[in-house]
Amino acid sequence: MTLGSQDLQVLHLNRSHGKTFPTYDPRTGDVIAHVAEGDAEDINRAVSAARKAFDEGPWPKMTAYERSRILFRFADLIDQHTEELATLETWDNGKPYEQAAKIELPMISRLIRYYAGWADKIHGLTVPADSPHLVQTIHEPIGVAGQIIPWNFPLLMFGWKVGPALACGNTVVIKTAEQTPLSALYAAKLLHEAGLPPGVLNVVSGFGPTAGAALATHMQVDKLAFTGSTETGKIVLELAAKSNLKPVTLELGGKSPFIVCKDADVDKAVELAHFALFFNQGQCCCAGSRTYVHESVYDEFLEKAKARALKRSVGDPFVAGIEQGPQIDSEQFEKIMRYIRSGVESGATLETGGERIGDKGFYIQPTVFSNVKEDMLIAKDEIFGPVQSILKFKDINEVIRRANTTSYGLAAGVFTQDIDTANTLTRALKVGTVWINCYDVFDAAIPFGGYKMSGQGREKGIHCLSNYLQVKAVVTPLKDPAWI
Ligand SMILES: NC(=O)c1ccc[n+]([C@@H]2O[C@H](COP(=O)([O-])OP(=O)(O)OC[C@H]3O[C@@H](n4cnc5c(N)ncnc54)[C@H](O)[C@@H]3O)[C@@H](O)[C@H]2O)c1
Repeated sequence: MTLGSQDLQVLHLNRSHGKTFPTYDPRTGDVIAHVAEGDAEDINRAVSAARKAFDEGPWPKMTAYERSRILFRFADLIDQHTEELATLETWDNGKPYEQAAKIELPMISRLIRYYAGWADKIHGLTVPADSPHLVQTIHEPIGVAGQIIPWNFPLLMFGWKVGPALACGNTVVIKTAEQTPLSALYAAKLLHEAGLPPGVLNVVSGFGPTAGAALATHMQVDKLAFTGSTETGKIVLELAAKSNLKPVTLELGGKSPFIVCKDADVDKAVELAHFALFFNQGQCCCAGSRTYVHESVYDEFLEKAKARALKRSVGDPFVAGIEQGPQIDSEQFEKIMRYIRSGVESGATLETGGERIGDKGFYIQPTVFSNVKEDMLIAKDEIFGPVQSILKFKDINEVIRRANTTSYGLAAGVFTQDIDTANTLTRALKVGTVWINCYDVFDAAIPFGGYKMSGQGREKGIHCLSNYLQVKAVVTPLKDPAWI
């Protein structure tokens, strides 16, 4: 299908200063559209609209069942418009269309239904008291939720953020990433078609230091949810603390270990380690970016991992069967190429890849390094690209220590057929998710988040609801109670 200029008209609405910014096609570097650039004044307007919708509008006052029905309708509309949404996502981000349409869009509608299901099941407790008092807890929406999202999964991050916030009865101002403003605008249109009242959801396209910082600093924003780099996470946390102390949840970067034990099925481990790193052009916060392999299977693993990388199909993400599209933009492309050069200079062995593909767009060869050591930059930093680093280990205690030697703690993969080894590693690894003999399983009900500098709080699942709720204790004296 094709989207015409009439579909993009919405991009020109609601900007205060008439400024626009271009969004680019990562396949070519060509401009797709000029998008209204929201700045601090637009954030003010959006927050006012969200504030009014929360304080005076029908959204927090309607029954939770009515809210859930709007979210269920939204999920149905996502399914009906998968083609348009996936097209925008691939066009703006460069990810394979099949991945967007067949994996990500169904995950988003599933997640919206999951939280729609929660909307009318959020309730408080009757609490035992030490004195003749009736003590109850009431769960109330927090108010206006400010949300800031990255470019690697623009729609999925939109869903993870707005789904739970709306299900709990909040209103939202969400700032999308400047690299990928398109798909969230289309999704917002569908949410309004589903019956969302005006002012409840406000999407602002714009840049971090202007629109993003204005949202983090805003005195009328009651909660901030941020997904992005650890560096920016520190900035927004500080802005929130310096303004109105709004609570902040952070989903940040990672350098996740993927551990292949001596008893692993090597063929399966190779395939999963490949997927864990190369999925989404390597642009995943939880990418398995340190592949630890036991010395007894190391040579076999390495040979097969290299062969798998050489087989990876790279090209136009709209073409069926393509596994890897271009990186998001020239900045990320240059950063990844710098890391590849640093890997070579620091003495790691470049097994395959390492070069640009073509002279247009931001394509990089699937790259595999062996003989990687922990003190090399490629083993320490989040590269966020198609670069696999393979490290050798001898025993379990050693790999636990090495895997935990990082300031990140988002996820880990463990590949073993021994239940005791799996249990030992599961408890020892300081990470928010351990995938055993699998990777990147993202059900809506599974909580996701980081230890250490990978973040604060959890998204998805039941745990995310508390990010968007206040708990109020209500205490009433009881006169002549039969019991306390
Ligand atoms: N843990 C997770 O769930 C998760 C998921 C996806 C991505 N990520 C992380 O996101 C990063 C990649 O995304 P990115 O490059 O877009 O990250 P980024 O930190 O550069 O940008 C993320 C968002 O923050 C905004 N921003 C930038 N500077 C800001 C400022 N001063 N004030 C307020 N907002 C600001 C950006 O405009 C964007 O919307 C990686 O580190 C990745 O690991 C984490």
